[in-house]
Amino acid sequence: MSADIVQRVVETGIVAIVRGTNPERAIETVDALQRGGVSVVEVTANTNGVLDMIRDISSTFTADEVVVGAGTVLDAETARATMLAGAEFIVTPSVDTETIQTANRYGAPSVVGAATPTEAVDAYTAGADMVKLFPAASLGPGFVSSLQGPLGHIPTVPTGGVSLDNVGAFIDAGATAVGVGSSLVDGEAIERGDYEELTANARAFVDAVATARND
Ligand SMILES: O=C(O)C(=O)C[C@@H](O)[C@H](O)COP(=O)(O)O
Repeated sequence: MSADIVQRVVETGIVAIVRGTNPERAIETVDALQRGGVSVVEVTANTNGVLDMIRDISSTFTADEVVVGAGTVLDAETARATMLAGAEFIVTPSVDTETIQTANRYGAPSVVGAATPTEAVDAYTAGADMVKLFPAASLGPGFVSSLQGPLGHIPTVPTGGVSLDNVGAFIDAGATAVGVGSSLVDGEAIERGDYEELTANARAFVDAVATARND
């Protein structure tokens, strides 16, 4: 159910973004992230073999173990195809009303990309469950905290350039969760087969979010 998935994103506080990973390494990659406490994963639609990867992940892990979604979804067709493959939530880099409506029609929450207050309100008005502030590192934690005044009712997921150095600042600024790609799902570690490093990275992000939330 859509509310359960949103709840899971809120609890986990981190959405791991798998982009460009070799499909043959997808299961080990997701397993390593999950062992480190990051159990919400998005595979971007511009990754080779994305539909098979989403299918594999959703059939390998139970819903309690891993929630899998699709990222970089630009249109309703891609949203539908990824949902049919098993995507339980949809992440976009921009506001496309038809994509949001398609996700809603089939019961998948959407995390919709916005870089201005107007886009954030447009996304939320169109039915987005959360707003992905993108690109987060360019906007900065100050942008996230400025939104809290007028738009504090909109849950935000800053994404793009989030690292161990700034994740705490984004949570402190009021972010509900963060999306993390290259700083967490390290392509070189995956190529080396160093899944221990992925697990350690995931743990470090989980700890950083917990510390910031407890401050
Ligand atoms: O396009 C999407 O749906 C995304 O999640 C964007 C996402 O890939 C983001 O750019 C990741 O950035 P980092 O590698 O974390 O800097």
